[in-house]
Amino acid sequence: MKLLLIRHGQTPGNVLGQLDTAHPGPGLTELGERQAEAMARSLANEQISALYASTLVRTQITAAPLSRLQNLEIDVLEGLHEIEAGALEKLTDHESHKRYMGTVFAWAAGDLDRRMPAGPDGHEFFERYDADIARIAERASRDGDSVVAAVVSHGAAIRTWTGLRAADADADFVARHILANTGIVAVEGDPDAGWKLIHWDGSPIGGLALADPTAEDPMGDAQ
Ligand SMILES: O=C(O)[C@H](O)COP(=O)(O)O
Repeated sequence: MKLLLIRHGQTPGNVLGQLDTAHPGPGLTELGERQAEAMARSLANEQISALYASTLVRTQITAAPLSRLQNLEIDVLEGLHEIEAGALEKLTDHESHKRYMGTVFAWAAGDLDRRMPAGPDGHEFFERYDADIARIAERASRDGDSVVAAVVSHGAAIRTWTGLRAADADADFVARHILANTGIVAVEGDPDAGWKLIHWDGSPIGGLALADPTAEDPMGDAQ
């Protein structure tokens, strides 16, 4: 199967560069709404059979235009939400960004014992994210090998999961590759055979007119 891991559209927190991971979280900015519409139009030629979002509302709002265009229900899964920032929540300074990204990229390198300050360790993150990816793959397997599922999730979660789980991507690769709002990472495979990275489009899908170079968003930074 093919998994399209899509980062949600821009939020007010992304503009400010906040580590913003709590529930229910903010909605989208006006640019974020346009990014979501453009994402749906850009995927018009993909035969998507299932659409998933996280429990944070920004992913559900981002998925809405694609849901309308391809007549797909949005299935909200518990484990797809952003990696909790713990004591770094809502902080915007460079040191806090570095601590957050340093922790999640250590997980992508396999150091799952590292803990976010007053937050989860890598085992906890991978347990919940893997469980939902397995659920998505299980449902897809009933529909055949060529199934495409779209998953609207989050910058750190997508980069970290891909860095550890996809062949052809590692911690160094995901640290060097940005994932802007509505950037897409495509992987192919299944939980048993493993996942292969087939495409990394770190810019907003639908064109650079939908990028915001002035936003402080840490996901727009390579390490
Ligand atoms: O790292 C971040 O930018 C915040 O934690 C939130 O990530 P998100 O905007 O992809 O949800």
